[in-house]
Amino acid sequence: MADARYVLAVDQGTTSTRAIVFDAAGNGLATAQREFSQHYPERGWVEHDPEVIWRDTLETMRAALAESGLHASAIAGIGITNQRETVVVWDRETGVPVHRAIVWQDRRTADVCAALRDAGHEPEVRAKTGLLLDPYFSATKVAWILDHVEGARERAEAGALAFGTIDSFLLWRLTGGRVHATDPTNAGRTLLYDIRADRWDTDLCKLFRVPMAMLPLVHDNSHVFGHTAPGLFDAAIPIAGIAGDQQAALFGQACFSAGMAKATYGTGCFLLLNTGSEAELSDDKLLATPAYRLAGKTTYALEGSIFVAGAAIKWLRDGLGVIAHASETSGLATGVPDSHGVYMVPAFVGLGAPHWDPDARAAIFGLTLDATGAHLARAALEAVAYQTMDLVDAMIAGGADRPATIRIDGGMAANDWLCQFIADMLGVTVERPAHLETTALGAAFLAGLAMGVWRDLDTLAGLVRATDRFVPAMADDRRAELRRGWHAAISRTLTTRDQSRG
Ligand SMILES: Nc1ncnc2c1ncn2[C@@H]1O[C@H](COP(=O)(O)OP(=O)(O)O)[C@@H](O)[C@H]1O
Ligand SMILES: O=P(O)(O)OC[C@H](O)CO
Repeated sequence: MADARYVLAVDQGTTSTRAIVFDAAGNGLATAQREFSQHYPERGWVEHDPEVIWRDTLETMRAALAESGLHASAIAGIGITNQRETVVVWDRETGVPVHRAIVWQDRRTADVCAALRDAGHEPEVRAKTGLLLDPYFSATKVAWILDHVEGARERAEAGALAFGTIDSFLLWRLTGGRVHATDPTNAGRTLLYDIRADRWDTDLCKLFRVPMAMLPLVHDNSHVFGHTAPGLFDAAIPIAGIAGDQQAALFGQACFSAGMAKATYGTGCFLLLNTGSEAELSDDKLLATPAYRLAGKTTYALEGSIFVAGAAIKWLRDGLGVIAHASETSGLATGVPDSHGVYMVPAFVGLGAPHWDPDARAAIFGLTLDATGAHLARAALEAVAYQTMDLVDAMIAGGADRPATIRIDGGMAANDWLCQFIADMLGVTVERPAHLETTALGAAFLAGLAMGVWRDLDTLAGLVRATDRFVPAMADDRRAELRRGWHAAISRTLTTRDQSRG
């Protein structure tokens, strides 16, 4: 529709689902958000209910649209962005999932990954996918469902079951079961996708025992994937953009040139550095991953993945009851001069980059009888910065230049004290945009590009501006002292299996 100038983005994250209506200037006009339940059926397992995710997605999309006062026909396109790697397997006939979604944080397949590593498969897997053999990624979770749900493997081989990451499942539901597709940023996190050849890999599917008949088609990130089914909205809306949430944030931060980096602080923290048209695989334990594919041309990123950032704050709130709201951590952290020697290593679901230790578990070091909740809150925030520092160190050790600035976003980036502490520990200027919803904005950009709301990347870059800058200010000896304390705590948390991996 020629006068449709707005874009509706849905950001299906690990802890909440939100929908935002953006105008052509990139302003968020209306937002709706729902937090949803996490299921922890066993130690180290994390599951989501796909029906709740679908219900929340539809409700937040409808609520944001209603709040904006716009008719559905004014929406040029829908952009979907999502928690990545999380696995849904559903019946193609009924659309019903055969199991709860197994979440990216779930560690149940750690032994399978270790066995594949011991059998010498990691170099081949890494060369093709840019990833590592870790339970974080989708493939072993898909196989787990096929092996544990009665009859699933046979039905999958016969083509009766579909696998998708959350984007793919939502696309399926939004199109009324007509479209089974995804994009390279999500496909590239499964361990089944050759990121340079840009296709599902037959050998990897055999290795991980995932039938190819289950896999979605892979299209460019900015592409008309399909239209919403009759009855969902007052008009059929094209679904015109899809990207995994971390790549969407890179896009929403307009990190379009090689060397530009962003870090998103949500449940986890993910630092992505644009590496241009090359997928760079160095020996630094970071990941090579598609950043976006436009008109058939892929731009890649180097990624450092931290599994727990805001999740540690959520634990302080829900697990310990030390705080009632995440935002209280700011006042607590500034109310004490330091963490009083307390270090928290938030390995609640193992450790991601650069350690890749699925068996590590969280630990708190340095407690004395006069330690308080404020020290704990401060240690939880500090750990987020220390982990980011380790990622930047790994990038530099792998041959990358220290980025001049890092653009940050995500729920935790609202915390000014944390932003300054990150700048201090990284020795890098941290830039924060006025609106922290850059993940949703990135999905909106992708959809709007496909529908002609925006012409090109330069137009998008012109819409993105940093409003806050945090410049490193900490004395070198203080930074060195904190680094030492953190590295001592980390080395006491790692398990033997990780250390043997070198
Ligand atoms: N002011 C704050 N200080 C510290 N942490 C915060 C603050 N506000 C939100 N958070 C944390 O940020 C996370 C929410 O960020 P969000 O980007 O919505 O996450 P996700 O997309 O992963 O669900 C939660 O884990 C919450 O505890
Ligand atoms: O839910 P988030 O925003 O922490 O993102 C989760 C990541 O996509 C996992 O890889």
